[in-house]
Amino acid sequence: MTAKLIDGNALAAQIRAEVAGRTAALKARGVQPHLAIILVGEDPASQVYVKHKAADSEQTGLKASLERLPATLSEADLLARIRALNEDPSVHGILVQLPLPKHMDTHKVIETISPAKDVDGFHVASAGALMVGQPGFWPCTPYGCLKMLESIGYDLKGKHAVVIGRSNIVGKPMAMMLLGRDATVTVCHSRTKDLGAITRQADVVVAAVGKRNVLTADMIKPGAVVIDVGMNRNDEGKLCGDVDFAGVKEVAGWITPVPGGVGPMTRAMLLVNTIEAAERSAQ
Ligand SMILES: Nc1nc2c(c(=O)[nH]1)N[C@@H](CN(C=O)c1ccc(C(=O)N[C@@H](CCC(=O)O)C(=O)O)cc1)CN2
Repeated sequence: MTAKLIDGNALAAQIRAEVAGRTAALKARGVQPHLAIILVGEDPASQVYVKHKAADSEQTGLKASLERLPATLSEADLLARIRALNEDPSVHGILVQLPLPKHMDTHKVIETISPAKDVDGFHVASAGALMVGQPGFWPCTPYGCLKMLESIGYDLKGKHAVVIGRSNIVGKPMAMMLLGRDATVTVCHSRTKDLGAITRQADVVVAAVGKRNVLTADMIKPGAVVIDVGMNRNDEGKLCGDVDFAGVKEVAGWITPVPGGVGPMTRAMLLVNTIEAAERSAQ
């Protein structure tokens, strides 16, 4: 068996087109949706990501303002800048690119963003809203994974979904979203014993560990859906996920590639959250 590919680039393009339509409708009502992006420091990968986020925004008609702040900026100054953006009615979404320089408390920075503008969905208010099924913003990566499952018409009701990884921005919210779709969810992590015994029972596996080859062909039930959130480099420096793609695709029913899978969907869902924030503010 060779798994079918869930193409993140193609799905993200569809989503961007939908966002462009919603943006045009809002602009016709005199509202210019605006995403404020803050980058602190000069992390090379972060510089590329924020550039892509700004370009995606502009491609869909959203305004993006990208502020590049020095790595030496004090935490107090960053918090003051975020508070000013919270108060600015022309700004609908605020995104602080992670990771932050070591002298800053990431939790404190995220908690300073107004929940109404938290388009990354990282604020505790956003996490709480997801937990209790109230309106809020969902973190872009797990939200993108859910959209990928929807795109293949996959009905999660009663299915066993296994999430590998328990981070606050991917693993935990992913588990909540799957639970919200009536899946039976198991969360595995670094202390889980006999991971393969659990993943072999799964109809859906989401791998979000940040380590290559966490999931191999012998750990998969034939026909399972495999979503790879990982972004690692192999020995040749090539981008790869957490899943042994070559082996797993021979057993799985569906699989997401890296690159071209969850990454583009993360970016697309940021646009969705931003247009949603602007629409809510215009109500
Ligand atoms: N404030 C945030 N910071 C970070 C987030 C986030 O969601 N919000 N996530 C990651 C980085 N990230 C977005 O910021 C991100 C990384 C990669 C991609 C992506 O499209 N990857 C491509 C490959 C890119 C390449 O060739 O290097 C792919 O997988 O196809 C999107 C978003 C950490 N920080």
